[in-house]
Amino acid sequence: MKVVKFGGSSLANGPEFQKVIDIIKADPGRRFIVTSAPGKRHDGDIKVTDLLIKYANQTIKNQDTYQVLNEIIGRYQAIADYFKLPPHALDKIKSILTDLPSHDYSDNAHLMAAFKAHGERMNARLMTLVLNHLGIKAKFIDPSVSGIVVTGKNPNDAFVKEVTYQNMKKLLPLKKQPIRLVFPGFFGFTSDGQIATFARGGSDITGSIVARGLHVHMYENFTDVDAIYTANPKIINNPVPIRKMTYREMRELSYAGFSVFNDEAIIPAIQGDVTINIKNTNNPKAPGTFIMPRHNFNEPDNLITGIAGKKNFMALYIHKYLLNAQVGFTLRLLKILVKYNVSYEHMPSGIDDLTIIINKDQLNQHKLTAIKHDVQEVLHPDDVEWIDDYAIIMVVGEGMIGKVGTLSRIIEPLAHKNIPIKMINKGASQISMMIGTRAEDADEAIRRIYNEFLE
Ligand SMILES: Nc1ncnc2c1ncn2[C@@H]1O[C@H](COP(=O)(O)OP(=O)(O)O)[C@@H](O)[C@H]1O
Ligand SMILES: N[C@@H](CC(=O)OP(=O)(O)O)C(=O)O
Repeated sequence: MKVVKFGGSSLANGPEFQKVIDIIKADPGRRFIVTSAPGKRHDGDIKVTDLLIKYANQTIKNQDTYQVLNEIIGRYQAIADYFKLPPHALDKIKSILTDLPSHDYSDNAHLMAAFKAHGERMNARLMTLVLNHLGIKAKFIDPSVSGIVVTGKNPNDAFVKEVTYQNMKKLLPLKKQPIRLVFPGFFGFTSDGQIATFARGGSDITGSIVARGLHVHMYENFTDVDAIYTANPKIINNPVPIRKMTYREMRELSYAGFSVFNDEAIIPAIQGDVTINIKNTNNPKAPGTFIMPRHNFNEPDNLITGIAGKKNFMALYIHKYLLNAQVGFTLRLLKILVKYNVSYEHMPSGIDDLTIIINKDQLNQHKLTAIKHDVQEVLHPDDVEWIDDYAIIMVVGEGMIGKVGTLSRIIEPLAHKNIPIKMINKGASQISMMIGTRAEDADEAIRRIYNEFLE
């Protein structure tokens, strides 16, 4: 048996839905289906999730929502029309979407989460309707039924709670019935019954949760590329595909920019010993990429498995003589970050210098000024400044373990191209090296490193 998750690109319109249904039909083992919201039909199109965000914002501001609501309903209607569903088949989906503003929400963040979640929630309903219409027995399973419980502190960036896997046991008897179960991705319910979503791209996480919860060991994740490539295909032309990789390789690469699979989605898969197979909806016969535990892995194919880069970082640089000799310096710095609810990604330090690297999504002008001010007040540095131009490049490979000379092979091509390196972090993980560059240099740095190892 398999869990199959289809991304928004695979569910964007009727013809895409048809490919998905052919894939489901082709294998009776594809019993547990996880849907994203309809994604972009072409470059420049808008994902349903983004339309729902607009719908939520207009609701919050008491603006007219007529147009955006019609656009959202239109996306589902076009798919229903493609499959010639009966005239009133979409009535329930339409009324749920129309009624969203009339519910009570504890605050605007919860309203936003609830609106966003309905992209996948309605698409799973629609998928169930279409499957049944085509004679394939299917049942919609809402997270309120499967028991997906998530944290509620930030309802738009939730994490799954362990109790979910106890709750899901009640679905196990359904494994014996000849019926497909359709789960909406991307959200769950907090313990006080409110909707909370995972971070953007989080439908992948639901696929892993369902696989672990139902004790299914194969999770096929269908997207719009034949495989995970050794580098982002938008940066490298025709990159080499990755045939297999370990969980920890994938986690490091997805964290650093391989958006094809969500980095948090690896965790339930590890816990449930689930092999993930990334496949292409447009070419389902291609073997795709297998992501698996190390004990199933044998030898890596290459020294380097992949090169990823992410540009949205800022760094707080602090210089103070004898910084290394001060007891509690870092503790006091981290307390300042806690005060502003900011987490950090990396903290390379020297004897008099420390750089703390932070994901920009967490910062705004107020926090930038306030954090710098507090650092001056509390730590009395000789120098403190924000560096707003920071990319992180991650070179990852199980094959690097125990090999000498890899770092110089990474750095030399950058030196040849005059790309300054702001930071190197090697050693924290045996299977990766992290290079900090200016954001504008990141793509070129990836190309140079790719040419050195994989061309
Ligand atoms: N190393 C990589 N290999 C494959 N695809 C990648 C890689 N890095 C980034 N991508 C991008 O990820 C996209 C697929 O992810 P995503 O848009 O989340 O798909 P879906 O809508 O199917 O969930 C691809 O179209 C590709 O542009
Ligand atoms: N629909 C959500 C969640 C998601 O995972 O979507 P996709 O599978 O299209 O990346 C988003 O756009 O963020």
